[in-house]
Amino acid sequence: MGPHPAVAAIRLAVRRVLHDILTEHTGTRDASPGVPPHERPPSPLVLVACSGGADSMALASALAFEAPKLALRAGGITVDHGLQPGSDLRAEEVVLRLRELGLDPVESTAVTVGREGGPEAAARDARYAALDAAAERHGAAAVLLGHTRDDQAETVLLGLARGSGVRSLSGMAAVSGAGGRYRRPFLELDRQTARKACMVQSLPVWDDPHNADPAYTRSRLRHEGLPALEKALGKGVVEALARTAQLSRDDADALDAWARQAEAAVRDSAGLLECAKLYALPPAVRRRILRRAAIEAGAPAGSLFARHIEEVDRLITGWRGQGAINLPGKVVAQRQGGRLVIRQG
Ligand SMILES: Nc1ncnc2c1ncn2[C@@H]1O[C@H](COP(=O)(O)OP(=O)(O)OP(=O)(O)O)[C@@H](O)[C@H]1O
Repeated sequence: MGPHPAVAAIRLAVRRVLHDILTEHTGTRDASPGVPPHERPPSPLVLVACSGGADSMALASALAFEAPKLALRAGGITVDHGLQPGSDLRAEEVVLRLRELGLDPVESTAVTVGREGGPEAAARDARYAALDAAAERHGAAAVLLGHTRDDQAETVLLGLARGSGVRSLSGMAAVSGAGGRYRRPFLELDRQTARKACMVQSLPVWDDPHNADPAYTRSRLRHEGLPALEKALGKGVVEALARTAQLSRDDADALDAWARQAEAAVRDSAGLLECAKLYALPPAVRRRILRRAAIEAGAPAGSLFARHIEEVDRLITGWRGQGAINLPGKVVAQRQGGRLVIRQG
């Protein structure tokens, strides 16, 4: 008898990603057939980022099962955010569970969570910095994250509510980070399947109280927003939102590529942006060029909002002699003699 369908599903999702990692790794490596086995470089290491929650425990179990079959090494990292009393003990427990699965190396790493951008963003920044450092330290080929289709749906809704365009609707990428380090094998899998896979494998899971805390936007969305949407629109909402993410990502990538090409054509011989040529472009392409120009001039990407770009855009499309526009990072945009000048003032 084969494994339970939920276990089969999580393993298949992980196997696919491991295949990709292996292909990329061996594709760039000299096979060195003449080198004796003990002198060959060790096989690639894949780490799982595990909170001890159902999604990442399921991921860890599937990695532990699939990696040896492909002669890959598999390890695990858990990050102790230090946000609750006893979080260090819990992290040690996760370490034990990962070791029990047969993962090696396994470690817990403690971080200090700052305040910038709110509690969720600060914890995320600290977590990714720790995961990056762990990946570097161990020379890992990839780090697996347990985001599911449900997480993706929530991310799309959060982007929609921000009102900042098709890029923010594109959710999380299956591959991201430096050199494509982060992989999300469960992006097309629902949270219930991951939880079920843990249950049937008798894997203990830890439910983060933050996930149920209504003080957090994502938690409210998970427990109130999405259920209300499902009630109003039907059960397929999560799937449809995840599909929206993929379609939006493709659209956003295409528009970014178009903007990169168009940019060269709208600059004069001195490299300044020509307003008449910008005017002739579709708004989606033009706004991308303006955004890139502002970032290049020193505006921090995270503080540059749609309303800033719209204001700069009005120098092109609604010109009535208005003055300079102040942007984050002390960047100033102004129109001078048919040219748009964006620089740090
Ligand atoms: N403390 C942590 N240590 C290591 N990895 C983490 C930690 N917290 C989150 N992650 C990684 O980020 C992914 C997404 O985490 P997030 O908290 O957004 O989702 P989740 O649905 O609560 O996931 P899980 O059920 O695995 O905790 C996790 O699946 C895991 O891979």
